[in-house]
Amino acid sequence: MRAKELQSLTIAFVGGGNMAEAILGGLCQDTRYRLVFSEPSRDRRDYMKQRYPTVEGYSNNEQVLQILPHVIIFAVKPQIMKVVMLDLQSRLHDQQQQLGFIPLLISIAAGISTTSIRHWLNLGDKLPLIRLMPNTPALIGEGAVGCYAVPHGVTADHRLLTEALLGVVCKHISWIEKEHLIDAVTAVSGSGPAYYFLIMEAMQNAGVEAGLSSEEAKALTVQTCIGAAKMAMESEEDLVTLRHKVTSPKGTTEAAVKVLEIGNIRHILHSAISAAQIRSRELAEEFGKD
Ligand SMILES: NC(=O)C1=CN([C@@H]2O[C@H](COP(=O)(O)OP(=O)(O)OC[C@H]3O[C@@H](n4cnc5c(N)ncnc54)[C@H](OP(=O)(O)O)[C@@H]3O)[C@@H](O)[C@H]2O)C=CC1
Ligand SMILES: O=C(O)[C@@H]1CCC=N1
Repeated sequence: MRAKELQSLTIAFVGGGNMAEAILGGLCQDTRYRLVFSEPSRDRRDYMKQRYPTVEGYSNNEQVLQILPHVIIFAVKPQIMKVVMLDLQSRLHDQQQQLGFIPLLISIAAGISTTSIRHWLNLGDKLPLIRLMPNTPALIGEGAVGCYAVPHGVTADHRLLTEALLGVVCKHISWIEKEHLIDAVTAVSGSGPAYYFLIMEAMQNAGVEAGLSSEEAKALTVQTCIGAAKMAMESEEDLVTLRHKVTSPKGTTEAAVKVLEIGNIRHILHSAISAAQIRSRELAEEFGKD
């Protein structure tokens, strides 16, 4: 997609919560886009407008659709996706009839399938619909995202536009060919930042118990996490080799890793990721029904 074509695009967010903020906050570094969002909570709208002054906030979803955005990103909880879709259906239908096009629709709701969304919107077989699973590091341009494009409705230009937008906020973009694998993306990278925050919190606390100040323990923990992640990213060696290079025979790391292995950290992480994947499927069952 050429820079000129991106120049005057309007990107709308339905819902202005945490994940919308992560993407909006990242995207507003790029001045080519007009960014708008709808959000029922006045406090939240005020916060967003104060924090990101170039972004326009509206109190209801209809107002945002009246602007005729080129892209609509649905960033509401899975629990209310159905009601939001049904509310907007007739306006999108009118727009399709009068203007001959539907904006590119992007859902980031965990669990909710494109089949459910297509069913609720009832706008024909060729709906330009993409399902994304991003993560909150998008706010600082360090996101990872999995994408699934509905066959037939999504053109090569839609994909390029999506990549151009995501390229501003994400360092890694995966196109997933089988939609059910978005549940796996959700479990690994969508929820993943929380796992690392938890591990870092525990390491910081352990550092404090070992005698470090809270600030020292946090700084050492976080920089170690960044350093290890960068090595994992940039090194030609695999993760096992990198671990072995820290682990001197009969040394301190060996003692620590032994405790982690006895505590079955691999099994714990496997179970955690399975639980997230199962919950993603349950959300589809609970909130994706007709
Ligand atoms: N947080 C994350 O890390 C990720 C989240 N997601 C997905 O993103 C979506 C949003 O999650 P998240 O940002 O965490 O949730 P939030 O609750 O922070 O954001 C949702 C926002 O939508 C608002 N809202 C409620 N009803 C409506 C409505 N009818 N129209 C428009 N906006 C409405 C909510 O307002 P109020 O609070 O007043 O109800 C809230 O501010 C979810 O579907 C989630 O699965 C995907 C990837 C990662
Ligand atoms: O916890 C959740 O359900 C959302 C989806 C991935 C991250 N947060």
